[in-house]
Amino acid sequence: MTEPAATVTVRVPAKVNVQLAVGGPRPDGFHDLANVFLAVGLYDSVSATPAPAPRLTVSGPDAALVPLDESNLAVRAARLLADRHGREPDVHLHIAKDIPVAGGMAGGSADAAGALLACDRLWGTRTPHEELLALCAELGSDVPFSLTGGAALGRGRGELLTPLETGGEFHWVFAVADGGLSTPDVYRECDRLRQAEGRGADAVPEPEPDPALLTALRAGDAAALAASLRNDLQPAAVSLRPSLAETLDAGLAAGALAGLVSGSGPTCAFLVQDAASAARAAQALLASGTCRTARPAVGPAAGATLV
Ligand SMILES: C[C@](O)(CO)[C@H](O)COP(=O)(O)OP(=O)(O)OC[C@H]1O[C@@H](n2ccc(N)nc2=O)[C@H](O)[C@@H]1O
Ligand SMILES: Nc1ncnc2c1ncn2[C@@H]1O[C@H](COP(=O)(O)OP(=O)(O)OP(=O)(O)O)[C@@H](O)[C@H]1O
Repeated sequence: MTEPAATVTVRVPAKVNVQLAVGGPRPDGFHDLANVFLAVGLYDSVSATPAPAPRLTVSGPDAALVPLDESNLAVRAARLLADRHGREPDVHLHIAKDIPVAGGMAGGSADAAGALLACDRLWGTRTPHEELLALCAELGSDVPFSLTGGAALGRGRGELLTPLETGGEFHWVFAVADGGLSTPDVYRECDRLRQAEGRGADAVPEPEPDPALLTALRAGDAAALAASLRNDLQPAAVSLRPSLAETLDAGLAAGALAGLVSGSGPTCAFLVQDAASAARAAQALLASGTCRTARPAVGPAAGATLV
């Protein structure tokens, strides 16, 4: 097999969960989900260049928050692919980071999907798409969606994807918080709050996708989507970070159709009518002092793409 010597770069989007229905805890520690993912146009880029030994570098305003050791999901992805093909992970990975770190927007998952695709192309290993998806699922529940992008329903722990049709573009503003939230902590807090309300694991219904939400996505109807946005992890994220309630209020006061915590948070996502409303809402959110930055973005966005 011949290997191209040049750098391969892959661009990968962030996600927002327009519906995140969470079941009770499973024996393996995960939760069954009805997880409606929408990829949005905030991107990380992962570049892979041949190197004598594995190496990782990260650039971008929040680069200091990203681990450079073996725990980095992009490094783990390159190792997994190399192992699968019986070769050394002799690659220099560079992540140009623009997705908020530990923000509930699947930034690490994006880097894992990007590293898999970039290394597969660099090494000429030509892994079939289904096998790449299986490797993604080994790396994390959100990683398969980072590869495919668009819009999809995730069942199981979120890794079993069915693509969804969308009838148009949706405009969002993302209010990025100072500091992150740990995903396992947020799931644990969700279980704790449910227990405290007398809703133990047995009383939690099977998570199911909301037909009204799927219809709104298919129609490209922002007002209808706004009416059906739902995140079962939101009370847990707000319990761990009470200031998010103020951010959510500020987004509504800024004219958003609706707002919710993105995934495990702490980023808050606001659905707006159009690009002009997004620009206005972003300015108002920033002026409110309830977030660190406010970023407009459009979804659906393409999944991991060679550039
Ligand atoms: C909150 C979401 O971002 C919504 O898309 C995801 O469910 C989280 O996906 P992720 O970050 O890829 O999570 P993973 O790396 O697979 O799992 C991290 C931890 O989150 C919790 N976890 C994750 C997914 C899931 N369906 N149930 C869980 O309880 C578990 O404690 C797990 O050990
Ligand atoms: N490539 C990476 N980029 C960012 N964080 C990483 C990466 N690899 C590992 N991590 C670790 O993972 C933690 C979660 O980061 P990430 O940005 O993926 O969170 P997230 O967006 O909340 O994830 P999700 O939405 O999938 O639950 C970070 O605190 C960091 O320690």
